[in-house]
This record gives sequence, structure tokens and C-alpha cells, in this order.
Amino acid sequence: MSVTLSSTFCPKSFGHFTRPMFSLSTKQFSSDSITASTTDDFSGCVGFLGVGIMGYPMAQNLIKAGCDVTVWNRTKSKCDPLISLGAKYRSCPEEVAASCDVTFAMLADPESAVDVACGKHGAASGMSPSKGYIDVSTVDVTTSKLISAHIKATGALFLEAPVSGSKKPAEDGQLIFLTAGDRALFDKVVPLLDIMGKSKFYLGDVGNGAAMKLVVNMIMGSMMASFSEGMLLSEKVGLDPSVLIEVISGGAIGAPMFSTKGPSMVKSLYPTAFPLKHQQKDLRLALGLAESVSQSTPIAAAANELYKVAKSHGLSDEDFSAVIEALKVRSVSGS
Ligand SMILES: NC(=O)C1=CN([C@@H]2O[C@H](COP(=O)(O)OP(=O)(O)OC[C@H]3O[C@@H](n4cnc5c(N)ncnc54)[C@H](OP(=O)(O)O)[C@@H]3O)[C@@H](O)[C@H]2O)C=CC1
Ligand SMILES: O=CCCC(=O)O
Repeated sequence: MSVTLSSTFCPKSFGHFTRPMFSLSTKQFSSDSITASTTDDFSGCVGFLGVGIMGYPMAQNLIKAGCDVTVWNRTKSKCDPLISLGAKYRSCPEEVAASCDVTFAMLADPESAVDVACGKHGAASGMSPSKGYIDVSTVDVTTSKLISAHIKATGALFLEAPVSGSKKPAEDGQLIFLTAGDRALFDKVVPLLDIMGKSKFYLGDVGNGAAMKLVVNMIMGSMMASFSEGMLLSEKVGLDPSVLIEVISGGAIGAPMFSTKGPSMVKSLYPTAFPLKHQQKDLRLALGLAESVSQSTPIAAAANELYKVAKSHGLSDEDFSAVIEALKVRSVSGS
């Protein structure tokens, strides 16, 4: 598989939008920053499927920016606050896709992403030429290509656009989109990506966005596992883990992830931003990606085992920083 045919880093811009979007935004949009031009075929009706931890704030930002948004979620009650904000609701993905120009999907995993896109009353059933489907879930390359094939068979366009950034960046419209697929659809939805994110990469063929996302999350999962080991080791040798966090944040390996999640980890608190079960899913999918090209990934494989242990201890829905608990369990039983 060839990765990164071309990458375009695009800072925020608001070109190419035919309708003014300014009134309710949390960001400082102004009608001056919008240039109506090339997208006469884009009426601005946006579907959103899956309003969990990430989908909810993403859809909310679109609504607040003035977009005409229609939502659906398997558990309907999660849509209710968005409906109060002005969103429309349809009772299945097919109906959302049929009533919207472009439809975003933010689902848990490959199985749900396929089901919502390609299953009975799935989005593909409501697609037709001139529409677009943008899957922002984190899935593997094969799944993304499968969804793409189903969508494109209807004559519609497809873009995969998994995101880097968690709950807070989603709330703040600061996500990073890793897109690949139909360039025409990318160009059309730039204004929408700009509402939800701070930057975007266009990576070429479908699969490259999924692969990029899995590589990033493979690194992240290993970093968190390693950080957890360091925190516990520091404590066991009589150091203050809070000081360790300070030392790390001032040096070359400093990362926002350590300084934001570290203090809660010291208190054994794991408020969920990125569920541990999704991090383990991403490690599993990344290992599959590595396997497909015979790349050795022993660190990620070890980290994956740790997340599996954490899941077996009932930590699936905690934040992925709860992986540290798996090491505590090991320490107790091993000492
Ligand atoms: N949280 C984060 O920090 C980030 C997450 N991601 C990725 O984004 C995606 C969503 O994550 P997040 O919002 O955190 O996860 P959540 O678990 O909060 O939301 C998952 C969504 O998928 C829906 N869903 C799950 N199973 C099915 C199914 N079988 N059929 C239909 N819908 C289903 C859920 O519906 P219901 O409400 O009914 O359960 C919910 O809308 C995942 O792929 C994740 O890896 C990417 C970047 C950051
Ligand atoms: O997929 C989840 C990514 C979380 C993050 O980038 O902080």
C-alpha cells in the first residue's frame, strides 16, 4: 500500500461556502470571512450519524455555526439536546442520508461503521449522485474501502476523515482531520471541516487517512502505557509522580497528553475523554496494519496486551489513561 500520495496542510479558512454562517458560533466567525463562490451545488444540509463523546460536540459546533443539521443516533435520547439546539431528527441513517447533501458518521468501530453505512436502512440506501458521505470514525483500511465501495456504487462521493484530537478539541473546534478519498468532496466540505477542526490533511486514496490515524494512535497508546510504567516506578522508588510530570513537561519528551492526564492519574481518576476500549481497538487495528506489510511492532504489541488486561478488569469505558490500573494489578499480584 502506498501511503501519502500528497498531503495538504490547510490552516483554517472559510472560502467556498454559499450560505452565511456566523450568528451562533462559539468561534469569532464573521460574514466578511466567507467568500461565496464555487459550491453552488452545496445547499448546506448536513447529516450527522453517531453523537457519542466525539460526534455530539462536532454536530453541536455545526449547529452553532448556523448549519442545517439532521442527526441520528442508535440511542435516540443522545440527540435530544441537539434537537433543542435546532437540529432535525430522522429515525434511521437512510433517511438522514436521503434528506441531506452531505452526511458525516462518527461511529465506535469498524462493525458499527459498516452497519450504519451499509446495513439495512443504512446511509448507502439513502445516497445518490451529488451527495457525499464522510466517515470520521477510526476504522481500518479494509473497512474504509468497503464503506467507500458501497457509497460510491450509488453514485455518491466518499471521504474518510478520521480525527486526531479528543473530547476537548472536539468541543473547541480544534480537531485535525486526516482525509482521503474523493477530492471533490473534500473541497466541498472544507467549510464544515473548518468549523469542527483547526487543520486538515488530504492524503490521497481511501485507506491513507485510516492508516495515518492508526499509526498516530498506535504511538499514543504505547506512549500512555510507557508513561504509566514510569509513574508507578517513580512512586515505588519514593519519588513524587507529580514532580515526574513536571520534569517531563519541561523537557524533550513533554507532551500535552502527559500534563493534562497525568495529574488525574496520580489521583487514580480517569474521566473519560477517549474510552480505553477504543484505544485497544485502535492498537488491535494498527497491529493488523503492521501485519499486512510485515512490519515488526513489538512495543505496540506489548501495549495492546496491557490494554486488554485493563479491559478484563472492567475499565473499558474509563479513559484510556486507566491502563495504569492494569500495571497496579500486576504489581500487587506479582509482589
Ligand atoms: N473519544 C475520543 O477522544 C476520540 C475518538 N475517536 C474515534 O471516534 C469514534 C467515536 O468515538 P467516541 O465518540 O469517543 O465513542 P462513543 O463510544 O462515545 O460513541 C460511539 C458512537 O457509536 C455508536 N454505536 C456504537 N455501536 C453501534 C452500533 N452497533 N450501531 C450503531 N451505532 C453504534 C454509539 O451509539 P450509542 O450512543 O447508541 O451507543 C455512539 O453514537 C471511534 O471510532 C473512536 O475511536 C477519534 C478521536 C478521538
Ligand atoms: O483517537 C483518539 C485520539 C485522542 C487524541 O488525539 O487525543
